[in-house]
Amino acid sequence: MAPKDILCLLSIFIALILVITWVVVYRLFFSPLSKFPGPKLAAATQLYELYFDVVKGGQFLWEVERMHREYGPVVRINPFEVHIMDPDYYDTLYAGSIRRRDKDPWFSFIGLPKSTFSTAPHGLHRLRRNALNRFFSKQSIQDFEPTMHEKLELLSEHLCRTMKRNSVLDLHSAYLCFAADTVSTYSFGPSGCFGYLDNSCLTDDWKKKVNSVFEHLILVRHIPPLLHIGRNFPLLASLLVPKFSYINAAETQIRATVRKIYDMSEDAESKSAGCILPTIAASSKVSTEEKDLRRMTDEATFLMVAGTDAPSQVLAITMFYILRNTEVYWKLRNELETAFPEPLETMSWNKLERIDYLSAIVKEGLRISAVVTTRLPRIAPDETLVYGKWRIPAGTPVSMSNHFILRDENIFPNALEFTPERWMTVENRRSLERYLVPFSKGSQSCLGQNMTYAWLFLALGMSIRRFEFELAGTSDDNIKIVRDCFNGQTVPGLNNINVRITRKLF
Ligand code: HEM
Repeated sequence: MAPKDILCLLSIFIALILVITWVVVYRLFFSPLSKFPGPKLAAATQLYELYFDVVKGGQFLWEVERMHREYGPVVRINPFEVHIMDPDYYDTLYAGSIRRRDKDPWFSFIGLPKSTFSTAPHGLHRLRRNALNRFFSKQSIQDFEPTMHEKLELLSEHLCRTMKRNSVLDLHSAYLCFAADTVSTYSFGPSGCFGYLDNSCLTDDWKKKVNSVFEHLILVRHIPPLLHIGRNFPLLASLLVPKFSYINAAETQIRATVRKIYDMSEDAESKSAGCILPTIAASSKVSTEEKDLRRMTDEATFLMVAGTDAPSQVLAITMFYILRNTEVYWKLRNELETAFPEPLETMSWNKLERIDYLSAIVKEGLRISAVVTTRLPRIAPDETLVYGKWRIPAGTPVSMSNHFILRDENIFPNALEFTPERWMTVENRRSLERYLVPFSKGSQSCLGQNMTYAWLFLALGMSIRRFEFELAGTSDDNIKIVRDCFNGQTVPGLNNINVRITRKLF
């Protein structure tokens, strides 16, 4: 190498060092967040977070918890973001539509930039959310209830067959088959149903696909080009990261289904009335830009992945606690038998909701499972957020974590114990419900709340009223969340809630 070239390289190197030094000095001493408490290394570089998430595998959430123990309720967790650990601040941060809140574009990156979830600017987010809103009202979900009953009947037949074979069943996979068929039918219309329940056996195909998406989400958030490489060179990506083949298969499956909707015949279109994508695609109120195939594919992918994994996990985890706790089990079973003397009768959501003990179990299941572990940063673009003596400058990403609120010992004593009784009195419910935040709150909270509640009532009701189960080699380790991959994950390989079906009650 010529001396001129060496000199040139050296100058670039020195310039780089100077820039990095300046950035670090700025972040530590001159940034508007420089006075906030927290580890200096975390304030200086995002590599701190990357280390805990990527190298140590989804551990940053617990590092944030440790920081709060050391520094108090307000912590600067990275160069740009402040995290607050105080359940009473939740309603201020996750405020309704009057107080403007934007999402943090970096954090909302999940490789689906045009989905409502990933849309950062408040106005565009509102436009996209409005297009989806009507499909998720309680009335719309009730109108869709007959389809959910059809899917549950198919699931019930599978449970019968599993019992006859005396084989072990993973409840998470089973409920995921139900969820995937239900959301795909609601999103794409009957012809777009994924048909997992129509197969002769329940499989873990959808579970492998959604789990792979979540397992790699954190990696993709920190190193976005990986996703582009994976999408453009799927074979290579699958060779390097075998689980990428599942992600690729899921995306291909969804993309092909969305494409079919855009080529739908009029006959198929009329059979899909009321279903999300066909209705939006045919609507004159939605602009051509918003109906764009790419955008709708992102939207559908988010619905199919986020809308199936979390509720199935909650269902399976709640079943685990019911089966492990004889008192809870028999109390629920007696109440169901009283309300529905005939096991095969259709159990309506409306009637199930009126069983107080089941309602308490549903709430406790949502609370204790706390499956969405990701923090959810919000930006108040034109408001200085005030917390105690701290004034957080407008435009700063500020986050809280539902996972910690749902398991806060001061609010829910013995938080890691499954105690439906805590929801049984009106006074308790009144004081606790504001902290039941699995879906987050405010103008960007989960759209699928009614759908989730319907599933929890219907699927738990059907399972317990019609079958007897016993846990098969399933322990606390199979439900213990030890990794934050947006949704919480167990130790790799332990994500099974295995049961045997010992008897049917009809
Ligand atoms: C146990 C079940 C579920 C849990 C715990 C859950 C939780 C969440 C959370 C925490 C968010 C982020 C909210 C925020 O940023 O403030 C979210 C967003 C979302 N969820 Fe769910 N979810 C569940 C089920 C579903 C279902 C069944 C669907 C639909 C089929 C769904 C659709 C959505 C959508 C569309 C968003 C984006 C909302 C927006 O950005 O405006 N979710 N969910």
